Amino acid sequence: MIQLAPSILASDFSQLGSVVKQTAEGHADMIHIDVMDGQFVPNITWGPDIIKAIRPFASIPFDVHLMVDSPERYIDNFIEAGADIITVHIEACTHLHRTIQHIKSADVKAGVVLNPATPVEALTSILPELDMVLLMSVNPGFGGQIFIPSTIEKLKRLRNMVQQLGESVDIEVDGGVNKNNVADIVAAGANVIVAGSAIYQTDNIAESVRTFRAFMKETI
Ligand SMILES: O=C(CO)[C@H](O)[C@H](O)COP(=O)(O)O
Repeated sequence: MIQLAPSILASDFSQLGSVVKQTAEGHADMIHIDVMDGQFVPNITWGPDIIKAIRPFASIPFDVHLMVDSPERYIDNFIEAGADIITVHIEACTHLHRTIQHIKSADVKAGVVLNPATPVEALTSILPELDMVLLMSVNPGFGGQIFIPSTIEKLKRLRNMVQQLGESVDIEVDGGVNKNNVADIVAAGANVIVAGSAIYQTDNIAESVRTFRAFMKETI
């Protein structure tokens, strides 16, 4: 089952509650929420208080991607805010295993994110602990960028590693995903698709989510 996780980074920030509600009405599988700290990435978005404020607008999972240095400092805050999945960057964590255990100990799904220049082989020791791996297909920090083609080879290698492991680990891709490349991304091994600009450049969010999901169903 391929899942769609619309990234509200591309939405109208003045209407976040309504954006989340409409995204769920379009039958998105989860909401992808990008947290940026202005340190790990050169941009700042929102923190746990905003996530807590928009949590009541939908019951589908909140997939919280922490683009934050030393994210272990804030794990409890994001759990308390209502995160269902928390992903942390391998490049931002000194004690990655401890951080993953911390997230899982609260019955929240845990994942690791890799920047485009980080090889999937860096996951070898931590992969059995994970619910999800997120491969960035753009350099993190901004929406609306172009998909980096070398992600396809990384996806194939990662799908192979997960198969060898024999465990169920979701493989999510984020950045520059649209109707032109989503079939290739899924064929290479992704089963959770993040899309921002391809979903939210519209007045009718629910319809846009439905259309993107239907497109994935027809073409994949
Ligand atoms: O994490 C991100 C950027 O750091 C965004 O989620 C990602 O870029 C999705 O936006 P778009 O589909 O517009 O590329």
